[in-house]
Amino acid sequence: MKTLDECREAIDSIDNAMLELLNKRMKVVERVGEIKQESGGAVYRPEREKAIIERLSKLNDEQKGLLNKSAIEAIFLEIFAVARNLELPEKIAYLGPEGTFTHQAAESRFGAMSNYLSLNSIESVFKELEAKRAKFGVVPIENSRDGVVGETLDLLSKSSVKIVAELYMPIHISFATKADSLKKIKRIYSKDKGFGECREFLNEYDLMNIEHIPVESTAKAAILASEDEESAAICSHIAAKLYGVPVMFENIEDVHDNATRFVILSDFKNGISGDDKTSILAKLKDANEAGSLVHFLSDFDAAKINLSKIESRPSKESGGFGYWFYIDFYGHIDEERVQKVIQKHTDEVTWLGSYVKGED
Ligand SMILES: O=C(O)C(=O)C[C@]1(C(=O)O)C=C[C@@H](O)C=C1
Repeated sequence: MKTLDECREAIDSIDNAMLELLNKRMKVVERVGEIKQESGGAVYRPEREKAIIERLSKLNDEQKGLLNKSAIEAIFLEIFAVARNLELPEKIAYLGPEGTFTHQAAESRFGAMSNYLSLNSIESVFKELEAKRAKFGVVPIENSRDGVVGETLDLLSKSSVKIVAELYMPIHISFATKADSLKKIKRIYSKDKGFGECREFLNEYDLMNIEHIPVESTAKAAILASEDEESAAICSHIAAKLYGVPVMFENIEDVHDNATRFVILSDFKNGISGDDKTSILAKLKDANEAGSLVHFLSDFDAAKINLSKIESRPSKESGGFGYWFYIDFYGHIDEERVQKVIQKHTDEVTWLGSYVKGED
């Protein structure tokens, strides 16, 4: 049996070997970066990253390794983030301020070392990308409890920016305050949805009848609570920590499987990974005729393309009740069976992006 000192010695020599291997890997990555610079290829290749993680998880299972798939993914996503920075440092705009759930989603994909730009609205994220001042944007698109983020869908319909990846993140909410007892709290700051997601907690602790102040984001709520000792914030524990507000209660959300789907936006098209999703916007020509949506969708059914989401949005084009349909389906836009359907409706469909399916 090894002593603690012997174990640490063994760990040190394994770490040395890993460092050498990581540097070796980065040398190859540098060359990949050069090749992409010459060819104009995209640095971020989510489908390649997915293939690497899948391959390593399988190998790990065969070798009965101690790591599970999530651990492999966490380690390698960080390695990919460092690799991408080495190939070409690219700016990532997200719906801020620092400490929002979107910020956490962005960091989970782009790592701790990337160059981030915090913006105050979803629209500013789109604008930054359109003006090519940032390469990637991260915005929320739907919450499991609250439904779609309409602003994101509406901006996608108008913008040239595309969805290049999606990720689902569990959302756990904290109650943070500088007050030392609940009785001293006179106001609570949060984003509108923050209050809605924690109703049972607010009822249980008799916090329904004090002032609730909705602000732009849960991170902003934490900033305000840090400056006001008679207040509390409903926010992420990361925001509470970042702005120095002690957490009084953790996990105060009504449903503990609360999750948000985020999308990563950019200006390129992914290759086919074999496990993709595509988002489109359908503006049906004969939208006011009975059965027009059924006819449109039956083409997907006939091609055995499964839909994962359909959401109607007001078209905002005419004064009346016109609708567009935001649709997600399984498959990549370049697959033949998908092309066959899309070709039939080219003047009705706007492609919003094809990307590796995230795990919800
Ligand atoms: O294979 C590539 O295209 C790379 O750029 C290398 C690499 C990697 O580190 O393995 C890095 C970034 C991409 O998102 C995918 C993979």
